[in-house]
Amino acid sequence: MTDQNASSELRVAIAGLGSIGTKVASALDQGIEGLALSALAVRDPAKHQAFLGGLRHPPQILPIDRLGDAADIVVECAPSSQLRGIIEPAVRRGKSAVVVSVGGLLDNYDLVDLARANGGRILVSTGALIGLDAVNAAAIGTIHSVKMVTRKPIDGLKGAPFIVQNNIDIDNLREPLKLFEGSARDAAKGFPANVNVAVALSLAGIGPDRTQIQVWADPTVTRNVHRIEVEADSARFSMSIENIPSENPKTGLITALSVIALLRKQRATLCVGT
Ligand SMILES: NC(=O)C1=CN([C@@H]2O[C@H](COP(=O)(O)OP(=O)(O)OC[C@H]3O[C@@H](n4cnc5c(N)ncnc54)[C@H](OP(=O)(O)O)[C@@H]3O)[C@@H](O)[C@H]2O)C=CC1
Ligand SMILES: O=C([O-])CC(=O)C(=O)O
Repeated sequence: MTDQNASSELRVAIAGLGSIGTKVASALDQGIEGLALSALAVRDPAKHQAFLGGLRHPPQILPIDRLGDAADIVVECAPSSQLRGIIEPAVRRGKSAVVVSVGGLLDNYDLVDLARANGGRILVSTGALIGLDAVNAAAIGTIHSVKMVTRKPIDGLKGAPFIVQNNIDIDNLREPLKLFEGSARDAAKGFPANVNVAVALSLAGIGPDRTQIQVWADPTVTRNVHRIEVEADSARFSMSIENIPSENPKTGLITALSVIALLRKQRATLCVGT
């Protein structure tokens, strides 16, 4: 339950109208108290004509590097290759930026310093994961280890650079195959569109070099499955989530909902969760 009390509206801009961006844009258009959809950036506006035409309050269409001109919060919902072009101009102007392509943040970590220097903020949504509140809390104390195992259907992994570069045939798998075991940092390089969750987990906890992840291609699952074990001086906890893929098989349906929940919190009078 979230109780909202707005004094003036926060303007929100979205970059990318894919499986996440369209749902966040629709939610804002339908009304999130205290927030207004002010601008969108799309690669090809013509492709999104039907969606844009269906919005009750059509926002401005701007290039990705201009979104910060028209918004207080810029929400990145694009491929990680576009992350810098979206986030840099926004935080340089002292705006807040919500990042979903969090894997891409590791190679662009200077953006955090840029945001700090200019009074901007970078907000990483929990996205397709679970329990970052507990990991954040445990990290105030000492976390000894964070281990994650990700299992995805074949369609959720196709085209990942690690698979292509190592010439691994996952199309004809009949049983689960462990593709990768290592740090969240290395996983993000090999699977930039598949393990954003591991990077978010690492940033909440003990960082991308100490967070360990296994990635499995699993023809026996239909959901993106993440299991996490955390060992800390305050608690030991296990978490798991089985995400129903969206129209983009790499992206769980819950990701867009997580971004909407994060946006709602920006103006909520009652905030629940860390
Ligand atoms: N943090 C998390 O837990 C999760 C993060 N993700 C990440 O979120 C990001 C978005 O995912 P998703 O919505 O499923 O991806 P989609 O592929 O469905 O959508 C991406 C959108 O970005 C648009 N785009 C591409 N280039 C540009 C550009 N130069 N300017 C403006 N728009 C552009 C695409 O345009 P067009 O429509 O023209 O192709 C498309 O609409 C991905 O990086 C994904 O890896 C995904 C799941 C979970
Ligand atoms: O982390 C990601 O990139 C996406 C993911 O695993 C999921 O949606 O379950």
